[in-house]
Amino acid sequence: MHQEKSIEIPCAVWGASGYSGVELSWLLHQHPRFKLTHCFSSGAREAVPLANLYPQLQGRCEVLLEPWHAHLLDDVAKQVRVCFLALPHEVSAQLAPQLIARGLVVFDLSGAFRLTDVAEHERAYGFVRPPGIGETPYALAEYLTLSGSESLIAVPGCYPTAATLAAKPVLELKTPHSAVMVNAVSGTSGAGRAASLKTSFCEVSLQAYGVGSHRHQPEIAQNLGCDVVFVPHLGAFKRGILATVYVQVGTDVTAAMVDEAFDFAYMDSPLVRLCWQQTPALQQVVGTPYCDIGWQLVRSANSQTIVITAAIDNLLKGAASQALQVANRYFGMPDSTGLLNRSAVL
Ligand SMILES: NC(=O)C1=CN([C@@H]2O[C@H](COP(=O)(O)OP(=O)(O)OC[C@H]3O[C@@H](n4cnc5c(N)ncnc54)[C@H](OP(=O)(O)O)[C@@H]3O)[C@@H](O)[C@H]2O)C=CC1
Ligand SMILES: CC(=O)N[C@@H](CCC(=O)OP(=O)(O)O)C(=O)O
Repeated sequence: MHQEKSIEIPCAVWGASGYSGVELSWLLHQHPRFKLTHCFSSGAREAVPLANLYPQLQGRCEVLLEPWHAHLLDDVAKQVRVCFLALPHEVSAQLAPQLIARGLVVFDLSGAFRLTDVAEHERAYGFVRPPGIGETPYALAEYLTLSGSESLIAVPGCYPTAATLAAKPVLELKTPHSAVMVNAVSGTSGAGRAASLKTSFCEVSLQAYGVGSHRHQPEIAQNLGCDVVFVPHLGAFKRGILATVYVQVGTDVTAAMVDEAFDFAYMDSPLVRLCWQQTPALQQVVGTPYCDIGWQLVRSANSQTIVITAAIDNLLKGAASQALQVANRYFGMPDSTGLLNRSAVL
């Protein structure tokens, strides 16, 4: 683990004009150790202050948004140590190897490197990853061990973060269980900033989508190591994900065993808050780096179902703050460094 206590760590964000990229840029701008030296948009834009796109940052963040062009690579590589990629999956897949080849550390917020099975990745994302990258650590912070020598780290998807944090403690009971059922509702920022009819305000209601085909199903199944049924929903609100997870277990499982499993799983996790038998609401996590989790053991005639609800901010714990939480740990800082008492952009 890196222990350079007081030295600034120069870093850059690609995709900084997008929703997760701007949240990350704002967090890094205020961070005590990371120094944000570059923020990139696509090459299709002119250079402008980031606050031109997000006036909320006016007078608070004087960072310049620069159009990204491949010819900048060698220059930027000399100026930064850490790269955060908040880019479309395929763009990340192309750029990450070039940054690694120049000795930089890359935290990738896209899905380009999350799935270990190559065929599964191609099925889910529809493109072939560049060769030679090897296995990439999957940075669900609460279940991650880092050596500090990694050069590429895959930050989990937003739905998989909520679903996995909710389900994993139950599976640790090591008791026979059903497939894990996940229903999750996301706000529209989950779909990114680009205009699209399906996320336009008057079009969005509350609707399931991607049933049986969403790319986060194999990611959740990879994390849990069991059968998973995943049904995402799009809701008419800006940000947040509420995941409800159902796991059927035998009648021998007691409420105390379930309580203990959650307590044990997260007692040393500062950014997971246990709500016990309360159900968390989105408003308690939106704008924060927390995952809040509540659960109930629901009895029926011949079986029991553990029903868990987990709430996160999709742009923070589901993307930007999780990336920074892991980067903090990579450089030997406490997980929550620069993450608490910060306002969100959107
Ligand atoms: N939104 C969310 O809740 C979450 C998103 N993610 C992942 O993070 C990544 C970014 O998502 P999100 O913030 O929603 O996306 P947005 O659509 O809001 O932003 C995309 C960003 O990528 C830039 N970009 C697009 N194409 C290129 C290119 N060819 N070269 C350089 N830059 C490019 C865009 O620049 P420009 O503005 O100039 O077009 C923009 O800054 C995605 O991989 C997404 O899957 C992960 C977890 C949650
Ligand atoms: C509401 C909405 O459209 N959500 C996106 C998922 C969010 C996201 O960006 O996906 P990653 O976490 O894999 O990066 C979707 O369903 O495709």
